[in-house]
Amino acid sequence: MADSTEETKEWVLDPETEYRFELDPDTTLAIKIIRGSAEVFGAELSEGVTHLFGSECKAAVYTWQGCTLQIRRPSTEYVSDETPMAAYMNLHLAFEQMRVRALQSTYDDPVHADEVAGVPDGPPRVLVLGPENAGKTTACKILMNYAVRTGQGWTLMFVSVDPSEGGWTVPGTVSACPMKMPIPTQSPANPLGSTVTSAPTALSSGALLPLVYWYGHAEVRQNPLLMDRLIRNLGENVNSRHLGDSLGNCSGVIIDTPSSFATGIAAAPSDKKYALVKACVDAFQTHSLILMTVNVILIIGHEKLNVEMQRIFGASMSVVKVPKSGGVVDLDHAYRERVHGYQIHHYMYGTHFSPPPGLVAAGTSGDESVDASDARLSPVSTAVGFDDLAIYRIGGESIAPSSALPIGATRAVSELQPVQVDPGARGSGLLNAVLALLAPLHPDENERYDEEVLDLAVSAFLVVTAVDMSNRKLTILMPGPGPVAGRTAIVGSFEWQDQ
Ligand SMILES: Nc1ncnc2c1ncn2[C@@H]1O[C@H](COP(=O)(O)OP(=O)(O)OP(=O)(O)O)[C@@H](O)[C@H]1O
Repeated sequence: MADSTEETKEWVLDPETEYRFELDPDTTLAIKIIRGSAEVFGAELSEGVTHLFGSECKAAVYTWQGCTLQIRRPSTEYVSDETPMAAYMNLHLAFEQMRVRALQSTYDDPVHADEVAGVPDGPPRVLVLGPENAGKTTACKILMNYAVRTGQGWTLMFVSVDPSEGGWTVPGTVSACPMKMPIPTQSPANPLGSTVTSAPTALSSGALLPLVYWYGHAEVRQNPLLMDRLIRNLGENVNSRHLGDSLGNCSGVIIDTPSSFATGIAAAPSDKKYALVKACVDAFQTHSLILMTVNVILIIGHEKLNVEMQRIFGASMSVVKVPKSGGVVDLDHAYRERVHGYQIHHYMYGTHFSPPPGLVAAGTSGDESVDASDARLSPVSTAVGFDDLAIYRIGGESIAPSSALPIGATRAVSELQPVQVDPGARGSGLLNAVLALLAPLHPDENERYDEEVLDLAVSAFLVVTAVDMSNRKLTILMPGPGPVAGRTAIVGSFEWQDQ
């Protein structure tokens, strides 16, 4: 039910309903809860605070008990009482039982059999699978947010192996981040929250510290072997962190995947079709009592995939299907490209939304509290010599996977081979390219190996804004000042122009 004045509109939401909205480019939506309580994908909205949403955000404000929302400048909007939130709440309660039980067994507290009936062993390590636009990332966020809102002090590991998603930094990455606080949703530019990588230290005390690897492409099919290797690297890091952190280990892991994991790797032999699902299952382990892998596969709205996963993994873990929400928006290619641009812009410049007319900007308001997460950053443009930075491209120019080559044909360069790029060569492809600046190579030269760059985490992302052939210099834009000379970077297929 809506009640509108010229600038604002009020929606009275019944219990267990959600207000869904979609924003057009360059519009900002302001939402204030004036009665009751509500949440966006599991993250609670504070009462009396005006929350801003921008960058073509598409989301829903859900209420368990009913609420009244005041909205300014709505775009596409409607209310629905058909949501899968009850199913998510049930899942959350089952995962909470697993966490508590895992923590009890860490302290050798005997567990009664009736408390554990029907719930898998060990902390929840949940792999979320589904087709394109199923609501996988949203489901991960909801489950993550409910867990950290319990007040039990859980620190969940959120793993994103969806390279088109952007995670905490830029698209083309796979990453993992321990989460203690709910993930807000305001803009697709920072779908999983903002990190310290792009923020000045003063702003970043409570910020997230993800471990990031650079895959370099939006599509998994562009280099499945590299994806497999990065998943294993992430898994090793997460597992070793959990070895020394029993609360983190008991809190569990949630893994968001791209839709291609569910459809299987095209052109792969049938026994390798779900190789990347298997890689995730094996990579994220726990050492609570015995070594255990992923123990729950959550399928969003895909009957056939559910049956296939039951057949392959059903004997060793729980395979659970939940319905797809009717609110999930089908995102087209053009929208996804624009979001990639927003994400890189956000990484460099932070986020700022202009409030809708009638609402004063954050920090300047007299009596109104506006939560816009208004963090403006100032990236640094600097020039580096062609020889100062060693730039590699993984698998060389041609990135067609071996499985896609004609029978009998072999690749000149393997998919995992780092090939050095000469910035002075014509068609180097570096202008406007996004580069991942890697952590330093092993200090002991004897410990180095050919493919070491594949196993190094990312320190920062750079964009090449100019190539000066005559002076043999690259102009690069980076989030903050820092030494680049003598470092190693990897280029993928992402380009970005500062506008
Ligand atoms: N209940 C809802 N109401 C409105 N919008 C929603 C709802 N649930 C999800 N969305 C939006 O739908 C879009 C797609 O959802 P999401 O990113 O979770 O899907 P996905 O399966 O992870 O997508 P992908 O295929 O890219 O991996 C997102 O913009 C998300 O914010």
